[in-house]
Amino acid sequence: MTMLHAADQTIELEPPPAQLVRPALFLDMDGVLAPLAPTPSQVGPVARRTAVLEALDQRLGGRMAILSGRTLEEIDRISGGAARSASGVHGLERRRRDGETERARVPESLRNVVTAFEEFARTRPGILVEDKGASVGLHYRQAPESREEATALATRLAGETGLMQQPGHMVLELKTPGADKGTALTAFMTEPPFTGSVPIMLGDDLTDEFAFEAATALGGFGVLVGPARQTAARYRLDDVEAVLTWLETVEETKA
Ligand SMILES: O=P(O)(O)OC[C@H]1O[C@H](O[C@H]2O[C@H](CO)[C@@H](O)[C@H](O)[C@H]2O)[C@H](O)[C@@H](O)[C@@H]1O
Repeated sequence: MTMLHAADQTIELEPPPAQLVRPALFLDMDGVLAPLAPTPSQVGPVARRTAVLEALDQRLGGRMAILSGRTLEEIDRISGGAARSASGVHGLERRRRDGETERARVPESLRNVVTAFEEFARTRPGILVEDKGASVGLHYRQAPESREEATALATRLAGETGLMQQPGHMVLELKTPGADKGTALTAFMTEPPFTGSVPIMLGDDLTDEFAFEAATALGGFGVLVGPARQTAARYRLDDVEAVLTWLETVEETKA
């Protein structure tokens, strides 16, 4: 059991139960289904992960979606195409189970930010720019000494453009405003086969807090993956290994 001491309260986060009533599973990718790697492209498909996702999708009658900061193309690449329902770029892209896909309209200022990030990266070895169409990430995992400068640049550009800042694990992102993982989860829950189910969101990052809140508001709950911290999640799992083991148990457990 983890005990997190906040200012005037003690938060205890147990592992989630595996016996669930009509669950709908919403799953984050990096840090939850896949361990963090030095660069985004170093994360690839893994047979165990694809197998459990395919089995769960069938077991839950399609009530499973991946909600990621990555693009839909990246979600498909890493999951081996196991998630028919998916949302990419922090809620800005959403694909329903029947394949119909919605994408946010992207402000032109985002192209200027891509150019400014690329200019910044040109003289700083290790800095990576990830252009995701509706959002752009400035990764400093390979150049942590550039973190302050990168933060100053992202903050200035956010102010100038009205784009939203989405901080993550050693990445700064500027994204199109108007959607997040919470709005994506809520939209899925209004459609078959999700309607009438209990949403459960597994996530590790700040972007996942929106979906923890949305799942809770709809009668479900969030599961924080990783070290305990202040969170809207109700339960916690240690790491990707614990997540895969829990998902396999849920898949094998007859409701
Ligand atoms: O919402 P997620 O599925 O967790 O995606 C969040 C971001 O994940 C990726 O970046 C992170 O993972 C990389 C690979 O492990 C790591 O190198 C990087 O430092 C992390 O920030 C992805 O590249 C981003 O687009 C996602 O927003």
